[in-house]
Amino acid sequence: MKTKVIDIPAQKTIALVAHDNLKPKLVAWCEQHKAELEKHKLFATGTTGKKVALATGLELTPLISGPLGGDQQIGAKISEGEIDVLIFFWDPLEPMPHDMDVKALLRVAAVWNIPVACNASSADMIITSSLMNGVSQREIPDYDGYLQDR
Ligand SMILES: O=C(CO)COP(=O)(O)O
Repeated sequence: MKTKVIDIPAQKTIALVAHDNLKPKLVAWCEQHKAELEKHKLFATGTTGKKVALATGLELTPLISGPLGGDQQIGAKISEGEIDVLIFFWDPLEPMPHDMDVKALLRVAAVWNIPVACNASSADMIITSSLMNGVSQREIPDYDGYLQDR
């Protein structure tokens, strides 16, 4: 597939998502990295957003709750170029009613070359990366080129 490289502004857009058993971990991670997170634009799925905002006071835009379509909402935003980083503490030990939505979100994040953290140690790596602090670049599918080939 043809690709192109785009500039990502210094202020990134970060999506925060956690399954129920991992919400305390994500809240703790957000508290730990509040100063860094405050510099960026934050979105979150419904329940995750509520818990993170209450615990940390971070300003964020809440979306729909995951099982009701929130994962798909974030996936749509990724495909429209509106999300730069996905922090998604998904639960490897619990079956989810919306497992196909979870898979779809992770798939679309891979398609659009979005950095994804599925646990605190990978999220630490992303949030402390020098790429978070200035304009960075990302290679993404060249959608115009993609259509020309069809
Ligand atoms: O289910 C989720 C992700 O798959 C998260 O949704 P909530 O933040 O609403 O719990």
